[in-house]
Amino acid sequence: MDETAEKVSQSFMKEFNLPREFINHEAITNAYYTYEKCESMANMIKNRVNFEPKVAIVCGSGLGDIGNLLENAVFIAYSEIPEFPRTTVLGHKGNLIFGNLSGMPVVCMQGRFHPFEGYSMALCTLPIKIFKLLGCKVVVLTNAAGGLNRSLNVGDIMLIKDHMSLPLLSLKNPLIGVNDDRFGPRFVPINKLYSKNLRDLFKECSKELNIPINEGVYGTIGGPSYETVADSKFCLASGMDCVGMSTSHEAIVAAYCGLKVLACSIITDMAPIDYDDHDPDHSEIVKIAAAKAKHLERLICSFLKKLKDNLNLLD
Ligand SMILES: O=P(O)(O)O[C@H]1O[C@H](CO)[C@@H](O)[C@H]1O
Ligand code: HPA
Repeated sequence: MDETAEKVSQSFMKEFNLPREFINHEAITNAYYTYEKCESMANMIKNRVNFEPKVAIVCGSGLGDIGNLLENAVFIAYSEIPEFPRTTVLGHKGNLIFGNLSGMPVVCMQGRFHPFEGYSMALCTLPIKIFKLLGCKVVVLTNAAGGLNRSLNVGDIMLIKDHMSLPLLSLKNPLIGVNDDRFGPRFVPINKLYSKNLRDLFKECSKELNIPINEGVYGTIGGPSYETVADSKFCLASGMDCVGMSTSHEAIVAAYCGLKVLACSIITDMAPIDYDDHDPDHSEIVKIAAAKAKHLERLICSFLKKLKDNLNLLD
């Protein structure tokens, strides 16, 4: 560790009274953003908006227009919330938007945080804890992803039934650190992470609107570099249908906090499985996500309407 990083770590150790061997990016973030600190951030937001959202929607790259659908919208820029991170990626604006969508009180995160931006997983998922404290029961996660499975095409919508996250498998997990039971339990089962009831509801919407969807496994890599051909082949052979750099850790923190999760990818490019394949390009990915977002928006609106009629699914 370089000298400055060592000094910063030492001062954290002192401030939070952590043992010397406790140096871990996730543990330090979790020690800093205590339940009380998160509560005071949530209270500051509540005082501003005077509105209790039941559903939180996280907008992926190029998908921020979902936030513009909310009725009677109140915007809070991330920069107005003390100690909230800032977005740094093209296609992620940086606003919380509160309002009704299909009659459901919603908070929309117009722009997310990714670990490759330099944020710990714990900081990337801080908003999920805040959503819990604001009263949300469900989180809808959206993302732009590269298709691995060649039965997917650019523009397709993939409902996530499971994930495989390479960072999470290798001890990079937002829940690392001293646990506070007020958020959730120490050990979290995630074998039913993507709610079957919510997926069934979403599939009904797809049938009724005649918007076809696929169902599959979302893979998370660390990024910001995309995949090598060998990486893509490995991911595909391991059972991933598409790949991105977000979502899985957010879903885990949501489950930890007792929130139900629905998650969807828009396939914005095909991950390279051959040396002649097209290079992924983020500005193209953002453009394609935005251009294809209309179907996803219609599905989400219809899903929220159904959810409103099936509030028992929120228990
Ligand atoms: O997952 P979202 O935020 O949609 O963004 C995806 O798009 C970026 C790569 O082009 C990565 O950040 C990847 O995770
Ligand atoms: N790979 C990784 N992340 C991505 C991709 C991709 O092809 N497309 C959108 N996000």
